[in-house]
Amino acid sequence: MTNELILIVDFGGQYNQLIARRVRESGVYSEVVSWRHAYDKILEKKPMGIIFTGGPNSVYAEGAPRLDAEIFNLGIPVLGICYGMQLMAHTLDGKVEKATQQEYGKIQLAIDASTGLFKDVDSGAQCWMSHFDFVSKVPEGFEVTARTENCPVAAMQNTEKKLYAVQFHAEVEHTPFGRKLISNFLYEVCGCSGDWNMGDFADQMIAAIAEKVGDKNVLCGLSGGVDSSVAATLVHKAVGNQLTCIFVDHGLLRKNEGDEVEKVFADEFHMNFIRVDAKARFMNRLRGVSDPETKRKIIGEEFIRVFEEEASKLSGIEYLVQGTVYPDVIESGTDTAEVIKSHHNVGGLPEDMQFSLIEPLRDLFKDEVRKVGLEIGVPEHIVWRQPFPGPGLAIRILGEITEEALHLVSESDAILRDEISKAGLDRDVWQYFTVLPNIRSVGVMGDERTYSHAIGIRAVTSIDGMTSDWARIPYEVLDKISSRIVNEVHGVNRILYDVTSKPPSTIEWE
Ligand SMILES: Nc1ncnc2c1ncn2[C@@H]1O[C@H](COP(=O)(O)OP(=O)(O)OP(=O)(O)O)[C@@H](O)[C@H]1O
Ligand SMILES: O=c1[nH]c(=O)c2[nH+]cn([C@@H]3O[C@H](COP(=O)(O)O)[C@@H](O)[C@H]3O)c2[nH]1
Ligand SMILES: NC(=O)CC[C@H](N)C(=O)O
Ligand SMILES: [Mg+2]
Repeated sequence: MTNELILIVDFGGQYNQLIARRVRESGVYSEVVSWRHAYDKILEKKPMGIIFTGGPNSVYAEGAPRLDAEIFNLGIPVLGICYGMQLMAHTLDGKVEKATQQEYGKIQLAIDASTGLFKDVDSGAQCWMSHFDFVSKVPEGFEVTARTENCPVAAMQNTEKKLYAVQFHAEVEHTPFGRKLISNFLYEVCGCSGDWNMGDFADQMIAAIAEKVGDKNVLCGLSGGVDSSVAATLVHKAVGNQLTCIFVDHGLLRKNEGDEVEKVFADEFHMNFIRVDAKARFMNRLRGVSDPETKRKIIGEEFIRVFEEEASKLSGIEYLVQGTVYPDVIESGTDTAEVIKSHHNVGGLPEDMQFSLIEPLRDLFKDEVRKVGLEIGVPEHIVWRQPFPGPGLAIRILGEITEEALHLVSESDAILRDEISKAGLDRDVWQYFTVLPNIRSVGVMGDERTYSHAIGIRAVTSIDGMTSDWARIPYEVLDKISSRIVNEVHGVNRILYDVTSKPPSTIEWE
């Protein structure tokens, strides 16, 4: 590799691949390396610059990931982000403490510098934060370059040693000037010239899949969602009829979804397609289960058991294709990142699974998958479908999954989708659905007392699913949705609207 290189040192943060992606988008090649091997890798590869990621630990706690202070004396520019900034401060004899006022989500910044990282950035910009510790004293030789109301050191720098750090997440979509900041680091601080481009991802991937599969047969878990439709199309282009798609109707799909997906794939895709009715077996395994992680693990395993049964009816199946994307991987936990939730297709897979996996989209984010989909001719109405999680309504029913709960959540969700579509908001709101929060409250209907269920509405804006904000659906539309749900779905007497961003919440409720 002769390209300029930026090494990203991974401390287990949620957004590590996002940093890698931002650097690549800016035209510089980047690789992610675990903090455990960072020092040797830096000496070996001599990168143009180093970026430290965020991470779940407190840097002052025993056993927290640390690096040799020598790293700061190599003359290679470093950008520390969140945990990365705290590590820089701690290692160089500054001070990091637990904050009394924590910051999650959208925060107003006051920027004191107009050069370096902040060149051409508006001094009152907004940023996205997610931290409970803060730098209370900067190391010697450093100056503070930005602050917020509750965070005295939101950014710091030592220009002489080319050490820069930010407490906020410059890599996420919700920090609007983040791309600029990262590009400033690459071009103004590290002196990169930008000698890399993404190339033709789809062509390279199709060739790699064809070579890997050879003359074997392949199964694809197809949900009708964006990711698996794009993955299936890539694999179909590579190996044609050696591919069979399995659509599992686990009884946890949205209203009418099973029939709709079957119709689209019969009419618009020319691939081997099998729909499996598996409701009884999923409901059996989920009876009496209310813990979210247990639900996810059961569903992950049951998906694989269904795929195995179908594989045994076909011959020579060695590979399973899944539309796994990077958020599924990182949230399921890695050797350094926390388990946020076990996505059924990653953390929920059973240990004794027989298939080898093919996951062409594993390093990508949803918006990148959409770009690839459009490029290879996946129909637009599939590419722009809102995401729907593999475990389906199971993780939108808090507590036990019963027929009544399924009815309440799928009927209310159908009304919500209908009204969002009528209001022409389906492209503006990234994901929207209802949840059954397992609470009942008192109401009055037709002069009679009711003691019925509450339904929550969750609607978010996002680009890549890694961060999100709650969608500002107009009051009139919310009003219509609310009154239709209580009038049309028997057993519901109250509607709630979820107004939290991610972080601190996640998009789904379980
Ligand atoms: N009902 C299903 N039948 C078969 N496979 C499924 C089903 N639901 C999910 N999967 C598999 O799990 C993977 C992850 O699901 P996920 O919901 O993240 O992706 P998707 O459904 O393809 O796209 P989207 O995120 O847009 O809904 C899918 O890509 C697919 O391989
Ligand atoms: O296929 C999936 N299997 C899962 O287990 C799963 N859990 C969450 N999601 C979807 O991922 C995106 C981010 O969701 P969260 O903020 O809730 O983690 C959102 O789009 C979620 O709908 C899942 N998709
Ligand atoms: N996002 C992060 O990197 C968090 C760093 C550290 N765990 C904190 O909360 O302050
Ligand atoms: Mg899906």
